[in-house]
Amino acid sequence: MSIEINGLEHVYSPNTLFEHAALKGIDCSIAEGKVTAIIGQTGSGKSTLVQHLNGLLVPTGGSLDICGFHIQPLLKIKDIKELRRKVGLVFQFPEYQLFEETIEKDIAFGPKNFGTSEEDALKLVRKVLPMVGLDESYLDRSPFELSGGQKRRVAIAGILILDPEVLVLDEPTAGLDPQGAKEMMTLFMNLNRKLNKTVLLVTHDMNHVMNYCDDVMVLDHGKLKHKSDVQTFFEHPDWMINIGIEPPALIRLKMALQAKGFDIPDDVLTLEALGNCIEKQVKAHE
Ligand SMILES: Nc1ncnc2c1ncn2[C@@H]1O[C@H](COP(=O)(O)OP(=O)(O)OP(=O)(O)O)[C@@H](O)[C@H]1O
Repeated sequence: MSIEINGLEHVYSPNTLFEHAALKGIDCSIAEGKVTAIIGQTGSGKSTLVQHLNGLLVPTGGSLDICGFHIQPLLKIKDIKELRRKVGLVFQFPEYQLFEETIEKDIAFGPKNFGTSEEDALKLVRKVLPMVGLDESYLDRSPFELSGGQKRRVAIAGILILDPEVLVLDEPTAGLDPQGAKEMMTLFMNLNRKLNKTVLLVTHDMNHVMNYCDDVMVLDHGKLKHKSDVQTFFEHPDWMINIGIEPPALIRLKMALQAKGFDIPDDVLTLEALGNCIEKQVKAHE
């Protein structure tokens, strides 16, 4: 089931001195089973938008439909716990939410909270650990003795154990080194490709958008500026530049070569294709 967003508005602190319209009428449909990037400059409304998806924020105007829930202003969400099970939201630095004394207990917390027996919850923990690239040797360890990247895996396991349909990731690679970020992105892609989870990824990293996402939504000052598949998006670098986002290195290289007179079609979006294109033109001049 796709996620339908209709005229979504969010005003913080309405009717006060601090009133601020963060979302100004977002309309879009987000495809099921795909990885959709949500990008935009800082303050454009990305986090505000995704917090509506699991009921953390309620719209002040418009509505959204997600996983069988219809969410609109002043309408109490009937089973918010179930919505939060179906839509797993991973915040920036999720490791700060770990609190139990062992990793096993931390990951088992969610299902136990939903009434699963201790025994079944611990079985689920063992099932979910390899999904985040950890093994059973971690179970008895304290979450606090792990590295930042490992802690983040434990926090993500605590969300995956509830088998969400939609996984919303708000800057999940913030603060990780390039290798850690790559591993984290590979983990999410596997969840999408192997388990068919719909993934929404808030990111500032255009290389991640290019390498791992299917679709992209661009927010600008609380409005949806563009929505397209990733290929179309990177064929139009002006869409990024016009709202102050720097295109990834490959696109900048392509633009620099185009400016030097090389004839490079817009749909050339890999290093290999770019190399072939240049090679052909250099050979033609020899
Ligand atoms: N709790 C709040 N109260 C008032 N204004 C807020 C609140 N949270 C966010 N805002 C404002 O709403 C706007 C959108 O914020 P939001 O956090 O959604 O942006 P963002 O695109 O996620 O930014 P970033 O990339 O920096 O995380 C910003 O102007 C922000 O200052």
